[in-house]
Amino acid sequence: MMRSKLLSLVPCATGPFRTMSTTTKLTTVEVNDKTGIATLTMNRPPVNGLNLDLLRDLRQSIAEIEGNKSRGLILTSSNPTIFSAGLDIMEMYKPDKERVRAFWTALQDAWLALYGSSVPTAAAINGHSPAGGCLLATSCEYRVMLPKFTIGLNETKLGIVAPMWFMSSFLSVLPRREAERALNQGRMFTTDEALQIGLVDEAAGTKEEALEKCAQFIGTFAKVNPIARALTKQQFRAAELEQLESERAQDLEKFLFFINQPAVQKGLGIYLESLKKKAKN
Ligand SMILES: CCCC/C=C\CC(=O)SCCNC(=O)CCNC(=O)[C@H](O)C(C)(C)COP(=O)(O)OP(=O)(O)OC[C@H]1O[C@@H](n2cnc3c(N)ncnc32)[C@H](O)[C@@H]1OP(=O)(O)O
Repeated sequence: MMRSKLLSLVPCATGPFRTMSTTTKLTTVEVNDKTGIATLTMNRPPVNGLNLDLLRDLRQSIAEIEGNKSRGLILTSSNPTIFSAGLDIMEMYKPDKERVRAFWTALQDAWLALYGSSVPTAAAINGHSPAGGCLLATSCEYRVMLPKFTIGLNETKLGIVAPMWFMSSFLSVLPRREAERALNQGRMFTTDEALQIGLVDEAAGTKEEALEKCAQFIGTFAKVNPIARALTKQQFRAAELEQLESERAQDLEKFLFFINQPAVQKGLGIYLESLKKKAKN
């Protein structure tokens, strides 16, 4: 994919920083050359639904951030009210056989890249973050969320089942008892509830403040040996990463079998219809 590179001067909370910016259609990477922190922005209207292209873009951008020796990665959204609506249901509803395989493989790749990223990661959750959106946020090491939005793994409410690696991300943030109950209930948490339970680390009044708090978190590693930090993170996350790496073919087949069940297709169709009806009203 062609990428346009540009150098621009952008205003920032503490002064004008020269920022290296890389844009694709669906994601933007901006590296602040004073802090060395990269902001990865999802930009797929209307709701940052995670389709094949956005997932591939995300993975490519994460690789680029690791390659350009950024000091950290902040994941956010260009949409003022939606971080990500999760997986694009259109990829799973009456799916094309080849595309749906590529889609799930791209999701596995994006998760492996983000959860296993060697750089410190933080999510500035500037909007609703259901299901796959919550997966991305909980794959990061730190979360700052704006008020009056919701976050959670609501899969059971859609009649679908989150795979084990979705649960792993959730479990890396919440105690098992809380995680199990929330997943079984398909519970969406408000910002206040998420803060209380520890699903997010901080709340912020504005997106700028959220980005600043994420940058401060990444700054806490400034005096830590980067190799020791990266290897420590890797060891903490190795079991979950290795599990998906070693079982990704079975995971794909399991997903395909499940998603092609008539009852699951029917449920997705009804859910999509309800979303469309709601959007019209
Ligand atoms: C075995 C499988 C395991 C799979 C694991 C994970 C599954 C997932 O991630 S499934 C996705 C779960 N996501 C959701 O349940 C969120 C659904 N969306 C919403 O709740 C709201 O859209 C949201 C709060 C995000 C935003 O609300 P609004 O700002 O009011 O927007 P609209 O609801 O009006 O939506 C605009 C437009 O987008 C379409 N839409 C929304 N979400 C999705 C989605 N996830 N996939 C596909 N399309 C989506 C919605 O239908 C509207 O479409 P139009 O009517 O054509 O404008």
